[in-house]
Amino acid sequence: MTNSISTDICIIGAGPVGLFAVFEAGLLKLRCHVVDALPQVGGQLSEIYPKKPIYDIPGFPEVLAGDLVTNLMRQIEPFHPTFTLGERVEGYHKLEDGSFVVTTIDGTEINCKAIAIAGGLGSFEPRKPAIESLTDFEGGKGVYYMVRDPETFRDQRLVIAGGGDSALDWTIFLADVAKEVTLVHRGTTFRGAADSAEKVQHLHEAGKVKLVLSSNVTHVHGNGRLNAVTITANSGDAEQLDVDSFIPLFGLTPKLGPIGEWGLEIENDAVKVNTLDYSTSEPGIFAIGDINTYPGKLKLILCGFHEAALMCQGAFKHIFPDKKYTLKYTTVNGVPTL
Ligand SMILES: Cc1cc2nc3c(=O)[nH]c(=O)nc-3n(C[C@H](O)[C@H](O)[C@H](O)COP(=O)(O)OP(=O)(O)OC[C@H]3O[C@@H](n4cnc5c(N)ncnc54)[C@H](O)[C@@H]3O)c2cc1C
Repeated sequence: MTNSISTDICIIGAGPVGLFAVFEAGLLKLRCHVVDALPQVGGQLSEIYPKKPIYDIPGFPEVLAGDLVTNLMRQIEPFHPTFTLGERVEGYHKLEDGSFVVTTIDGTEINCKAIAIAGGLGSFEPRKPAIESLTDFEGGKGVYYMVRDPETFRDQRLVIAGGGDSALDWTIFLADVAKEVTLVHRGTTFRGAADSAEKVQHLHEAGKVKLVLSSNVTHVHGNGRLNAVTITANSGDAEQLDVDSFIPLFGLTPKLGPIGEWGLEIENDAVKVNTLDYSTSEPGIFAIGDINTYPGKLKLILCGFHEAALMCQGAFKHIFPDKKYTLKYTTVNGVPTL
């Protein structure tokens, strides 16, 4: 039997931006149904870095990614959103009255008046370095492409590879958890935030982190489980290092997935939007968060929150073209419930 749901806005993606969109929609008395391909809410924050602190959410000098997701879920409670988790959205069709039916891979149908795509990176595909036999050590045998739980690495000897934010952030964090951390980077300067690069340099000078620049991890060794890696300098000198885990952090390949086939205007693997209301080339379909693109786009949670607020105004006008909208603040009585 087909599972059928009716709502005002169908939000595709339960990442931070999709979740906050529920709040903004709720203030306008719009109901939301949220669909995510993953079995849990939180998007990248739950899937890739639940235990990483985030420092650039206004009002939170520091918040763990997992805690931010928990707070977002609390914040949207008054609006009683409904969820379909563990099902990927595949397609949609438009009905004669202008509403949409969104369909998932398992046949769930969501009838809605507007669609908000908050699909982030789409599916998570880590970029794997070209090292022979690397994949033999996946699945808990010593090679990890993301840090889900830092406790996995407690008291271990680690080699982290990469030059971006992830590699720097995790080097800093794991310096206090692991027995030994070596950061290997092929260049001499880092792509990640200058502040983080400076912190890593200080940790290196304090003897808490080993920094190996102008080098790559070229071989992995072990018998069923990883026990060593070879680090080769750009000069050709090579050194074998005993390790418990190797964490190559070279980012994620964005894959739009089925939404890429919807006929929306796409640029650089992202959905093009109008920054007035984050509408796409199809009236009634909006795109917010990491999945959209426009001049000056920044893939940051706080920018996605802003986009969610404006998107909901656009969705409201699309659903009620004749209703006048007036801006309402949250009040001392809290938020109006649905
Ligand atoms: C290691 C790391 C550290 C970061 N640190 C920070 C930081 O400190 N500060 C900051 O602001 N940003 C940071 N970011 C970036 C931040 O995580 C993203 O900007 C944010 O997650 C974007 O939120 P989103 O809701 O748009 O997308 P996502 O978090 O990617 O969530 C999108 C969701 O949509 C789902 N989805 C996609 N396609 C479909 C489909 N067809 N059907 C159903 N579901 C679908 C996915 O499964 C996913 O759960 C970091 C990113 C990484 C990788």
